[in-house]
Parts: sequence; structure tokens; C-alpha cells
Amino acid sequence: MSPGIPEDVAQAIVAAGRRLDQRNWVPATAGNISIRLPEGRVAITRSGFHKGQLSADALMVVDLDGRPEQPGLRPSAETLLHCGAYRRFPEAGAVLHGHSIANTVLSRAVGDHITLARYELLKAFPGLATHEAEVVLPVFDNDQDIARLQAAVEARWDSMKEIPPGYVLRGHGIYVWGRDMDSALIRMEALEFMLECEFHERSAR
Ligand SMILES: CSC[C@@H](O)[C@@H](O)C(=O)COP(=O)(O)O
Ligand SMILES: [Zn+2]
Repeated sequence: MSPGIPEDVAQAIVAAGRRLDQRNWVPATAGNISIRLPEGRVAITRSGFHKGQLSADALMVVDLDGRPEQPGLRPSAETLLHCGAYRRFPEAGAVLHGHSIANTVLSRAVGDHITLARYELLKAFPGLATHEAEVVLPVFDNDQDIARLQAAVEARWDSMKEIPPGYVLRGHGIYVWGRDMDSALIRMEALEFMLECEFHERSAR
């Protein structure tokens, strides 16, 4: 057991990793997963582990600025993106990141957003009651400087009236959050389903 991570939290992260892997959304060592703990702490995957084969040893705790609680352990390279979502959205309890083929290919072909409209699954999103709604999913240029990337994400959030619980990094992957792990997984599945539809629709043109 990782120090300071309750067993149910560790199990939820391990199970989420398996579920993402079953969908082929975390190839190689891609993806990262976290759950907010009380008192400004976050349980997150350590860097470089296969997310379909996690154990409690592959998890660790950081604070909301991404500082490790256990010195010597390296948290996910993208920890600051998780922390940014937790800081901005107090209701966020879990964050997921994956690299699907659909989000990777589509994000290389679009500008700074993907509009999802006329999908029944839009109703999986907070406050949306009909397929007639639409979600504008921000797309950011990928950046290996994660602090700079998080600053770009925050600047975009500042400019948006409605912030959807997710965004895409071009040629890289998707970030999604929810009030708990189940909610984050449902949103990720809904988003990935719609992105896959867009992917097929555009390929058929
Ligand atoms: C396999 S390369 C993918 C990484 O660069 C990164 O994008 C990623 O998703 C996983 O990084 P990690 O540090 O394991 O959380
Ligand atoms: Zn990634």
C-alpha cells in the first residue's frame, strides 16, 4: 500500500487504469490518473507505469502545486495539469488522461476546438438535457513544458463562458474530470464516443 493513500482510493485508480487499457486508450505507458484526497492532497499515478497494470506501489501523493509528499518518487510528468483542474474546479474529485486514436488523429486535423453537437450522449455532461445542446471542447497545441501548457489552459478557461469538463492536447490526448472516478470515467467514455463518431464521419467525407 502506498503511504497515505486510502485503500479504496488506490483500488479506484487501479480499476480505472484497467478500464482505460481495455479500451486501448492508454497504449505503452500513456495516460495518468488521479483522485483528490482531503486537505489539499492528490493521489496520482507515478510516471512511466503501464496504466493497465497498476498496483498501489505505482501511486503516490502530491499537493495541489504538484509537490511530492514522498521524496524520491516521481509523479506523472503531467501532474500540473491534474492540479490545475483541482485548483480551478473545487467540485472535481478525479482526473483522467488518455491517448486514444480518435482524440490523437482528430486533434491533429482541427484548430483550437472541436464542436460536439447533435449527439444524444451530450446529455452525459453537466447541465445538458438535450442532444440539441453543444459542447465546445478546447484543443491546445501540445507542449513538453507542462507549466506553460497549464498556463495556456488557464488562459483559455478565463476566456470561456461555459467550461466543459475536459480538453484535448493536439496529437497527444484528452483530459477529463468529474466529481468522482465513476463520473470522470462516464464523461471520458461519452467524450471518446463522440470523438470517435467525429473521426469516422470526417474519414468518410
Ligand atoms: C508514453 S509517452 C506519454 C507521456 O509522455 C505522457 O504523455 C503520458 O501520458 C504519461 O506520462 P506519465 O509520466 O507516465 O504520467
Ligand atoms: Zn499523455
